[in-house]
Amino acid sequence: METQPKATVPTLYEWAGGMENFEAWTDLFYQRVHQDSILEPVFRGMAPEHAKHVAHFIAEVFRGPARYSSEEGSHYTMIHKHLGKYLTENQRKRWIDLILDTADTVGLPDDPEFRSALVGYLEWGSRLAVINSNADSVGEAIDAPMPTWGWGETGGPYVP
Ligand code: HEM
Repeated sequence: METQPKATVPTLYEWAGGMENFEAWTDLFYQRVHQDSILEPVFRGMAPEHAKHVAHFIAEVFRGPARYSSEEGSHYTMIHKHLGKYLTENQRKRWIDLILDTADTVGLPDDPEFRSALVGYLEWGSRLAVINSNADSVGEAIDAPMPTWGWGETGGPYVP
């Protein structure tokens, strides 16, 4: 009897269509941020490479190439960039609304499974960003690994 090869499950990075799509998404998102009354003051002084760095960071978390951590930063430096920004829940909510709206505009996959994983990650990451922005030091080791995200869930209760 012939056996069928096991189908491999694509990563979120592959499902989203690769790096080009992550970059198109964050490029447009940060253009919109600069026209948004709530977010513009938060990102007024942002580095020109910020949009690309966020694309590379999320792509790596979604099991794409390790571009952010090999060339641009680390999990530690990402957290460090949020320290002392004192982000509010209102700013976080607007960030989420706008980044998800931009996902629609650039045509990221809109199937229920992908969007559930995407929203789950953005909710998780943005809430941590707010928590870190109100801290004065990074509560992670300098060599802490990058997080990874798949089709499943967070893996357990929040540990403060
Ligand atoms: C999943 C959620 C998030 C991810 C993955 C993320 C990712 C990042 C990364 C990778 C950087 C560093 C960029 C670099 O190395 O140049 C950064 C910086 C920053 N993030 Fe976030 N972030 C998230 C949520 C947020 C939210 C919700 C806000 C505000 C509402 C925010 C505000 C900022 C600011 C102000 C900086 C510093 C920008 C600069 O000075 O260049 N982030 N973020």
